[in-house]
Amino acid sequence: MPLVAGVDSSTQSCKVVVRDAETGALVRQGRAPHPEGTEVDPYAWWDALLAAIDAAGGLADVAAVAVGGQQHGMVCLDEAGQVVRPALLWNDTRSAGAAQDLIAEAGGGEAGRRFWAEATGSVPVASFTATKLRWLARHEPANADRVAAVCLPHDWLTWRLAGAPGLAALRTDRGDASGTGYWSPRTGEYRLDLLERAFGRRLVVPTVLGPAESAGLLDPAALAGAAAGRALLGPGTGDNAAAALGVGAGPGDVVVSIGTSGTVFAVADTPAADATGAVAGFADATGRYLPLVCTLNAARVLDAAATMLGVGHDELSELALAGPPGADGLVMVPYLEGERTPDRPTATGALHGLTLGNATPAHLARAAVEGMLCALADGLDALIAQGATARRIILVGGGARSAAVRRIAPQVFGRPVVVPPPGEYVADGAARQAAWVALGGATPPAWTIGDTEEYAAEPVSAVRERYAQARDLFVDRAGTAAG
Ligand SMILES: Nc1ncnc2c1ncn2[C@@H]1O[C@H](COP(=O)(O)OP(=O)(O)O)[C@@H](O)[C@H]1O
Ligand SMILES: O=C(CO)[C@@H](O)[C@H](O)COP(=O)(O)O
Repeated sequence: MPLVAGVDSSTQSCKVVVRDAETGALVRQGRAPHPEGTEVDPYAWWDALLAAIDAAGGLADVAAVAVGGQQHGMVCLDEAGQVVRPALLWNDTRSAGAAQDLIAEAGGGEAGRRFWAEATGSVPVASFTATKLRWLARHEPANADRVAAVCLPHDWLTWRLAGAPGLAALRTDRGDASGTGYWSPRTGEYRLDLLERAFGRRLVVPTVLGPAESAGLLDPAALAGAAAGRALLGPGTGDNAAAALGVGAGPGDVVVSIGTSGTVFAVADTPAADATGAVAGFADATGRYLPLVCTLNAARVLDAAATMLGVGHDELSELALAGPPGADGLVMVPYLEGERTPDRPTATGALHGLTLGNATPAHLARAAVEGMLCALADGLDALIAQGATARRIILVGGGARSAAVRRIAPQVFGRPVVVPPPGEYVADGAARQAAWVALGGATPPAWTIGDTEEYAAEPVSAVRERYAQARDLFVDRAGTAAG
């Protein structure tokens, strides 16, 4: 019974699962928290990975390891392989102006957006690595001068697990490369001309591996005493592509992940190129594509509502379910971190429709859950407009642990949702990739995810209609009326 390990180095924490490579059965697991903030020293991820590996009982007996990670984060390395500055994460919006500039320089407006969508599958937003490189070049020229290579969080962790053997050994995969803004899912090639356009010069970038190609061997000495052998390293991938692998998403499935980000994505046979920018045309971890809509505000909207009400998650859920559908007209626009889809990087959240009648904890809890879900439902519409088929909606991520989310989602999405057993599907997808690398074969091993629960409810169209009235009404961070 060979064992494999999968890692999810996501925004808020690092999770490690150890599973049986052939059956997928869970053997053991561990986790460790990540620091707060949208700018993080990559060594904090490394420390969390070591702690999570330790909590998972070490890696001495595993045949292969793969790392899934938060997408897009800019990790800059100097000639010696040292980190130049803290990584800017996918949810850091300081490069929003750089995104606008890159679109303007490509012809501006519709033409500029189309250029980028056709070249890289996606229209630049502050999340993408290319815009962060532009920001660095403009705002920190001394740091920019020291940069020799750029990679993503999962690339860097995989490289560290291999013992950090020089910049030429950096490896990535199609899924994560597709979120950089300088790699084309359509051609499978880097667009180093676009990296140069963003940053001013070319940099070393990781070699892009195929879905089951090995990134080398784990270096036990790199693990600072944690138990490990010479396991194979998988290519790893971005966390959404890993989640798709973890839940076994296939044609007709749309996955909705409610983590720090809210994501809505499907596995597709052809690449997307949405010039509106709503759908990012990523690649997946199996050789196919992963059209995806991402919001900056998902599980943390629930965290914030719970904090405002002075309750925990279970009570927030009970309150939301006690409130009426539509919260008697109370609407939360959930742009607490600015927003990416729609593109509102400087927006703040808002409550609209407040009356004496709906000024209750239950109404506020309901409005928070509904507002967060309405933003994702808008994403689902955008994905379907790009040709995705939603025969089944699979709900995952920390927010799916909320009973209110599970029960209100079908009302807002207008379709039933399927919820797999609570689990770490990003880490599981990485483990499944590791098993694919260890066992070989044309497709990943056939693992099952256990009994799913289906939640169905009558659609309540008034919730989305009311949200549509409110979603453009907000003030930005500087306090200027914007809608
Ligand atoms: N029962 C729950 N109800 C609502 N939110 C929850 C619940 N359990 C966890 N969360 C939230 O889920 C988030 C973590 O989800 P996760 O998918 O692990 O995020 P990420 O992958 O972005 O780090 C946290 O914001 C946490 O507070
Ligand atoms: O930016 C995106 C997708 O494009 C995010 O989905 C990040 O990949 C972070 O994921 P979580 O930590 O929220 O899972």
